[in-house]
Amino acid sequence: MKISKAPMEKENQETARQRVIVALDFPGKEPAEAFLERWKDREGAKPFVKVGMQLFYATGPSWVVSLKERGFPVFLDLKLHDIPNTVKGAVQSISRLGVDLVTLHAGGGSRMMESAREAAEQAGEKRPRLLAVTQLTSTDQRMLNEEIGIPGTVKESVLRYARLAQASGVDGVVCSGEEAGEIKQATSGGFLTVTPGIRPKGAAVGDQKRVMTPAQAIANGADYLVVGRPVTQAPDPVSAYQAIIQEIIEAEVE
Ligand SMILES: O=C(O)c1cc(=O)[nH]c(=O)n1[C@@H]1O[C@H](COP(=O)(O)O)[C@@H](O)[C@H]1O
Repeated sequence: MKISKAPMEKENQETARQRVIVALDFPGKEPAEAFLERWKDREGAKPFVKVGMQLFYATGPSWVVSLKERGFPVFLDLKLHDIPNTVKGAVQSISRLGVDLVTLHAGGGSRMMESAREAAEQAGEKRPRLLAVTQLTSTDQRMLNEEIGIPGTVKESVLRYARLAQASGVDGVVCSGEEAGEIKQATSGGFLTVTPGIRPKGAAVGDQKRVMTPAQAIANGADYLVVGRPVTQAPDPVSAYQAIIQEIIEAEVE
């Protein structure tokens, strides 16, 4: 009997697809909508999208809600960093939007992260998962030690933040692919690792410092990959996105 591999391939595609988050770093609603239009004919397979500061400040919360209403999983990346009471209020407001992931800076400390967690929990089952940003992927060793004045290696700093974040009750961290594996070892219970700084072979690195290919990040334990310019600026964004999914599937097979 001939066994069809098709359903299995579809499942792999779907699982890999859910792990790629496209950063919609556009100046406003029109270019963002034009970009999303490219996925219109793809059997309802909506990409996981990230709305960051540039787009959020241009469009506001109602457009984010409209993305959710249209079925896009949404990562709202506003990198909250303030006193505990203010961050608590911000997470209460954000939780009403029904988004899936939200960022705050681990550097805000445990009390700030605990306050964010309390606020997210008030939203009940539909609460967003909270991600603590560790060291930005645009930070390198020299910048950490000489500019910001934090001693030790980037990895040590990232691991310290990850442990603090888990102890404070958030759901995961944003880190580079380079640190994802050690964070998985240092934390427990499916603590999430979300990795920007993803560059397929040959892609321009730009302002990123700690970069990995999609395959490297997946092999190193990343749960989600955040990809912006290598997809948004590609001549054919859907093909560039699809190539990343294919690379993930192949990395998982190896
Ligand atoms: O929190 C983030 O998403 C984030 C954290 C970090 O350390 N580095 C980082 O690049 N990001 C975001 O990830 C995206 C990366 O975009 P590209 O460099 O264009 O792929 C941008 O939207 C950044 O704001």
